[in-house]
Amino acid sequence: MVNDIKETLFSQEEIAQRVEELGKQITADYNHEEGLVVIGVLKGASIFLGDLVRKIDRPLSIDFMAVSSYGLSTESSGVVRILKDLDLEIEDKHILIVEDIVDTGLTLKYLTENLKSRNTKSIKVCTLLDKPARRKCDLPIDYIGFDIPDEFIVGYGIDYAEKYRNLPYIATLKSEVYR
Ligand SMILES: O=P(O)(O)OC[C@H]1O[C@H](OP(=O)(O)OP(=O)(O)O)[C@H](O)[C@@H]1O
Ligand code: HPA
Ligand SMILES: [Mg+2]
Repeated sequence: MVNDIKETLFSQEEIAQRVEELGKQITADYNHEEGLVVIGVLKGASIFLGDLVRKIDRPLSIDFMAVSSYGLSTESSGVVRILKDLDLEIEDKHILIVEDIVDTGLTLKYLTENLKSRNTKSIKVCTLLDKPARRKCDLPIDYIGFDIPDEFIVGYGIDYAEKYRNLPYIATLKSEVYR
């Protein structure tokens, strides 16, 4: 697996430190709020969410949605499909969507619009990685871990063709691996 890696962008330690900072910021911002539901976007966000919620010192519930637009490719299909919907009722709840990466933004745009129609109290977004160079639609992101350059990345939950999610750091892939 490590032979496929071009360069480490963020080490395990750098990720842990940034996740702790994000958790503190979120804890402060949801100071008097009840009914916070943290929604992870499967599968990529699962590892980030697991670390992040343990740094948020507020009562909260966790739920997951699975949507997929990349499949086995490095290019978004542009069509977002719901593969698994929420288990919880989220009417009148404060929602924090947790993403591993915002690239074209198509996944997040679809998700926020879908969740808004369920009469939530508020919706905010936290992503570990933001790749603004590739954005195809305009959307506000409330919490961003790191900005990244326009390269295909893997690790810490993020895959290429379902591989590399278990790398503990975030890295770019050698182009011969996916071209
Ligand atoms: O901003 P976008 O261009 O829409 O890309 C971002 C989305 O793509 C990836 O998910 P993917 O569809 O690969 O599913 P996965 O999390 O199961 O890998 C990633 O986890 C984000 O959810
Ligand atoms: O850079 C990426 N890597 C893996 N999956 C992704 N989904 C959107 N962008 C990426
Ligand atoms: Mg993927």
